[in-house]
Amino acid sequence: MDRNAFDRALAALRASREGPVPFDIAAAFRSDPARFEAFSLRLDDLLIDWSKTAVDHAVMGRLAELARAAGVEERRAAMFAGEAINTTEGRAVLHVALRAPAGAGFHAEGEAVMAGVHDVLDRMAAFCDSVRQGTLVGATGRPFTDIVNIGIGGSDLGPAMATQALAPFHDGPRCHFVSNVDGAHIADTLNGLEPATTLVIVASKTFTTVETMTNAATARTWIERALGREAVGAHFAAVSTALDKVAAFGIGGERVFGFWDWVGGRYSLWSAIGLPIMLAIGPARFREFLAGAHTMDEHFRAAPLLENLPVVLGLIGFWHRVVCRYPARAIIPYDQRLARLPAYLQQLDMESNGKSVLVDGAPAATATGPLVWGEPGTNGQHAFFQLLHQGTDVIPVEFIAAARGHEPELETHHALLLANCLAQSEALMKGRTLEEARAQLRARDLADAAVEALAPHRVFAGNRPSITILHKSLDPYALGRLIALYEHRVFVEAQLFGINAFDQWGVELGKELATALLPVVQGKRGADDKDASTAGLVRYLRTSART
Ligand SMILES: O=P(O)(O)OC[C@H]1O[C@](O)(CO)[C@@H](O)[C@@H]1O
Repeated sequence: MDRNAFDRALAALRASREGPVPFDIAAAFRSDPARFEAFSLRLDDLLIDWSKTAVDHAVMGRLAELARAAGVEERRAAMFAGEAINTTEGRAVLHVALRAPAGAGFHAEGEAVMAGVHDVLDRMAAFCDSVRQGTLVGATGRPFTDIVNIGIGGSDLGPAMATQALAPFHDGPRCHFVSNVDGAHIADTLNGLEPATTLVIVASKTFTTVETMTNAATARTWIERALGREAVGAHFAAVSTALDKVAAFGIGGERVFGFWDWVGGRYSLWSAIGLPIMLAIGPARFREFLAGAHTMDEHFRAAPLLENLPVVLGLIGFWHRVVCRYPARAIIPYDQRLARLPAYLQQLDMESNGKSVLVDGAPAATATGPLVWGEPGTNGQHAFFQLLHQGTDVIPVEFIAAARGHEPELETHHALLLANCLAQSEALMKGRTLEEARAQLRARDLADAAVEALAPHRVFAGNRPSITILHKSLDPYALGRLIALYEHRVFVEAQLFGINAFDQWGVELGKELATALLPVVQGKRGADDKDASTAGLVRYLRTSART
């Protein structure tokens, strides 16, 4: 990081933003007929349009200067070179190797990784083929009809999101996902299933996560009770980096799939953590998913800064968060099958960039990662879009949609979906003035007093930024490419903030306190050493649980 150059570029950006005349996005379109072409990029059928944000050529140029000063290119090279860029954990960050062809020469801290990556992929494929073809069966000889993936965070969100996204490609067993330690989750999931035809995957990078271990033990008891203790081995598989702990749990050999400490949990769906995805769509389609991500990796690695999709997305993210000071961003897929994408991106983005210290431990110099949230459109329109259009905070929106749906017989649905998607970004930008609101009301023959009373409620400030991401169709390749786009965007923003995107110390304190609180909640220990609120809450819970 060249701090002086960075600070100069940031000061220039802030000055341009705080100038006497606020940037008017709609006016920018009127004065520049080529604005869409200038502020959109394509990679094959993937299109990113950020022309409806408050940037011009000068801002983009300064953002590129900022990226250079922050060392984005050097840091990107270091990641691809397998250097230990996750400094607080002393690890390389090499999820890009997981989707690279066997001949790619990736090394993690000098050690060649591709043979291991493809060995696991091949073993996963053989395992999935035998489950899908019914040659690998349960203890009673019946084929598996249902898979229950037990994991949480990165060991759940990615596979759950991708499996749902790729529903039109499912031709394997049904996949279910249990993450929450709340017994309701596993109880409701196992309720509809038959132990004899269920395969349980325990997915945990560390194989110590209390939620996952608790749910795994409950699933084991469920199998044992129905089929006997000796049946357990036939109904479990595991995915982890901690192979010794997997063995201690009692899952062995052919059914254990490893990965490596250079794969972060939230970057792990490309590894064996993707086993449920592969079971659902088959090995060939899973490889298409990897190929889509690899295409984005190659683009990210080579394209110049302002022609580079993840870089541009990261620069606009930084512009919105640090220069415009917007606290959040909304991710709105106009694609019901991407319903879990916002939740997935919450972990990817907020666990990566929700930090307050720089790589060297000094306090963060700027705001860091925004609040990330969202729901599919059009549902969101009938829930929280009110706030996006008329609330007092500006929240940039990222719209995602496919030109084609998977239901050709339901074309009208898809046309309506797309019309709504485009209408929302148009409305956010254009808004409605007081005069326009009055004119609309007058056209309804309302009395002047009523017009004046109602018009202010119908004003939309407009000039609210959005980005639109389009692709041809949501297939495995396109999904892989889309996720990799967001992964690298998070990387770019982290370099601009100056933080380490690959650790997650912020989740530790709560875990430690929960461990200490368990015996208190169970009544095995008193709450005397707790603050009055915690002690009072424990008292209430213990009393109410008994009466
Ligand atoms: O795969 P594991 O080790 O069970 O961890 C699950 C999740 O827990 C976290 O460590 C956060 O608590 C995530 O980073 C991770 O994805």
